[in-house]
Amino acid sequence: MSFLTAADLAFGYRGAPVGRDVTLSVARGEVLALLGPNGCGKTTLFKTLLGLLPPRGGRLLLEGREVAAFTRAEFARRVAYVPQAHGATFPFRVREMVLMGRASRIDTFATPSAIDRQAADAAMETLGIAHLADRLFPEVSGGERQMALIARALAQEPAMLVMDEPTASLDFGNQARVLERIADLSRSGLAIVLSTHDPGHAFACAHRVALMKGGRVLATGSPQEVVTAEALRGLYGVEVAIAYMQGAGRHVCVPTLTRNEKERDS
Ligand SMILES: Nc1ncnc2c1ncn2[C@@H]1O[C@H](COP(=O)(O)OP(=O)(O)OP(=O)(O)O)[C@@H](O)[C@H]1O
Repeated sequence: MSFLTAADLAFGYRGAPVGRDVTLSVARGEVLALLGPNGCGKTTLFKTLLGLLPPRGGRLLLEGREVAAFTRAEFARRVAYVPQAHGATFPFRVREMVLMGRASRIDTFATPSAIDRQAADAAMETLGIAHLADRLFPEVSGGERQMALIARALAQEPAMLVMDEPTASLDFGNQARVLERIADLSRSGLAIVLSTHDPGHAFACAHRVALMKGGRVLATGSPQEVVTAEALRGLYGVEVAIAYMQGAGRHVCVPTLTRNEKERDS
């Protein structure tokens, strides 16, 4: 049963349409990855899924109800957004940042309760960052910040996460750790929609992939079905090699660089 459904969705900005005819759905326990070149409309689509931009056409349903019919607090108790971790200016402690995820569950003039603090602590524990609680958010590393932003979203106790390039600007180790957490979170029953620029990450954590170009979804299906060399050539204009890697237990995808092709063929 689908948790979020977009049907023939058109989206964009006032006077600047970005995409249309987008039909997508994500169920609880499922990870849907959006793959597409820079500027194809992923972030604009996310803003629309999050109710921050009104749909320009089509339908957008959360638990079978129009997203526009939810109050912001009702929506935030169901769906949490994980932005990219760059740029951190406010000198909050990591614990305070994570506690902000409770905003939709705290009355306007009330202070966080013991339950709110426990939820924030539990979220930091889940993400393995409890030891960072008293550090200043702008002073922890990019990977730690990304984990703190995911913890903030989890403290919200949502049923769904929308994650904008959750592995962008992370080192090799932190990318792997974030991908593992995403897989764990979907196993725990969350619906997850994420965007990524690495097709290999779709094989690593997604159940379904949507290929986007020019504001349209070109194909949707399992990673094995839709992440093909031909499809990636069409999306990005580069040649790639895709192969099952025994030791990793999944497919991997690498661009075949002209220099390597010459060496291979010589
Ligand atoms: N506030 C805005 N007003 C008008 N057009 C915008 C606005 N923000 C983005 N756009 C345009 O919408 C289109 C899609 O941008 P969007 O940021 O959604 O792409 P994206 O797929 O997320 O790109 P990237 O992978 O580079 O993050 C682009 O042509 C962009 O210039």
